[in-house]
Amino acid sequence: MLDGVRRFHEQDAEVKREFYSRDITKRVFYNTHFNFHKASEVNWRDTLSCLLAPGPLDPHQLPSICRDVTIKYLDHVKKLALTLLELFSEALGLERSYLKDIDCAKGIFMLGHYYPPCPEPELTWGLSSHTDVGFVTILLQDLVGGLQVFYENQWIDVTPIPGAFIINLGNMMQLITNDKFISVKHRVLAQKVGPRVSVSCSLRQHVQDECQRMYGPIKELVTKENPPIYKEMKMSDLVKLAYTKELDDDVSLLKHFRI
Ligand SMILES: O=C(O)CCC(=O)C(=O)O
Ligand SMILES: [Fe+2]
Repeated sequence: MLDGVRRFHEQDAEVKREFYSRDITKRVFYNTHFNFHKASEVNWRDTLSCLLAPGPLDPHQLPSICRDVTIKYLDHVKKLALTLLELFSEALGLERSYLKDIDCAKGIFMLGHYYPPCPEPELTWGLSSHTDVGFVTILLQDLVGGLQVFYENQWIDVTPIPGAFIINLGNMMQLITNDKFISVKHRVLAQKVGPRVSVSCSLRQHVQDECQRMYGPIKELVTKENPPIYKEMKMSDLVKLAYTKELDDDVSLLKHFRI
């Protein structure tokens, strides 16, 4: 999959042009730094964005150079996603199928990132500090490194391990668990070495009309002592917000949904 993403980005600009767009209602689009016009520093990165689920996904919308591998990869990601949701449901003391049954794996949004070598890495980021929007992100990185997570008040390098996935919890998971699970802040350094390639698959619904389900803190997880701290909302509201705000250190967009 990493090779497929690399092949896409290393094509001539002329070939990639047909996918270039900043229209987030498209299922497949490619651009540089998604919130380019809002950001104070432009991230050193190009990204191919693909809404893979809910379907129907017309494979012909995917770039031909990474079409077959994306379809195969999606199959594996779906299986892993369901296993993870079962484990998280159990960890929360819920029925195994709880998170699947509330459609946490219904949406899969894939980002194929390409971070070229940066001549002046101290001036910007590969990807600014942020928390992910969805429920869970299944992230695959190559062996270059540069990803960091914020843990116990410091930035920690996530050293690449061949064949390993990084699983991040996102804002939606934090919202439905009423802060029992917290979404993790992370970033990618701009570096002189590269290119670096990564593929993140977020379990997240997007802005399409079919994604209108309301989410709030799970009833089984709230009590008198632990009352809901978030309002019911549609995930598309959060996604739209993520595309209009600048990523910054005060990252969680969840503050907009607090009661
Ligand atoms: O490139 C990476 O390792 C991180 C990507 C990421 O954080 C994201 O897609 O949300
Ligand atoms: Fe992320």
